[in-house]
Amino acid sequence: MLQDVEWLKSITTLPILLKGIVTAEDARKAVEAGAAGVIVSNHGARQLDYAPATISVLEEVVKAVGGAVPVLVDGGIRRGTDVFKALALGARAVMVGRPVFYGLAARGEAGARHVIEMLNAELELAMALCGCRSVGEVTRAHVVTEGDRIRALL
Ligand SMILES: Cc1cc2nc3c(=O)[nH]c(=O)nc-3n(C[C@H](O)[C@H](O)[C@H](O)COP(=O)(O)O)c2cc1C
Repeated sequence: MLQDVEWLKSITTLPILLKGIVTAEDARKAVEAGAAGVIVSNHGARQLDYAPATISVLEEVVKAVGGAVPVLVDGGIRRGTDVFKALALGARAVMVGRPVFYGLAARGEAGARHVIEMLNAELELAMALCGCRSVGEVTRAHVVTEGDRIRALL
């Protein structure tokens, strides 16, 4: 990993974020290798059966990174409450794959935009219902977990 990141950094000034991180060990290696951020992802769970759901490993990665670089997450983000949960567990941001493609297929550019607007509106509603005035006010105290399941938003 170290050599790959070094090589990438030698050919671009763009920030290098490592995608596909689902363990604390890989998260620490990514930071040591000089990644500008890590993306918790199982690539949409399209490759490997039984790959962990990204929401269930997000907190472990966030803890391992310890604030050194931003942690992003994707996979299964389908509604605003999914975004809220990810933020509460320490993600700086979420990324979205298939929902935008579905919007694109249904109504072109307007459809893709509509999907993002829906996610934003749903996130704002979830934040309001949890008493959060800004994304910065969404904290770990707003989710209850049970094992690797999110049990409630508070
Ligand atoms: C058709 C398709 C092709 C993809 N190809 C790649 C790929 O080549 N490399 C990669 O890292 N992720 C790939 N992904 C995964 C996405 O980058 C992203 O991680 C995933 O779609 C996020 O999950 P979501 O679709 O549930 O939002 C692909 C996803 C889809 C649906």
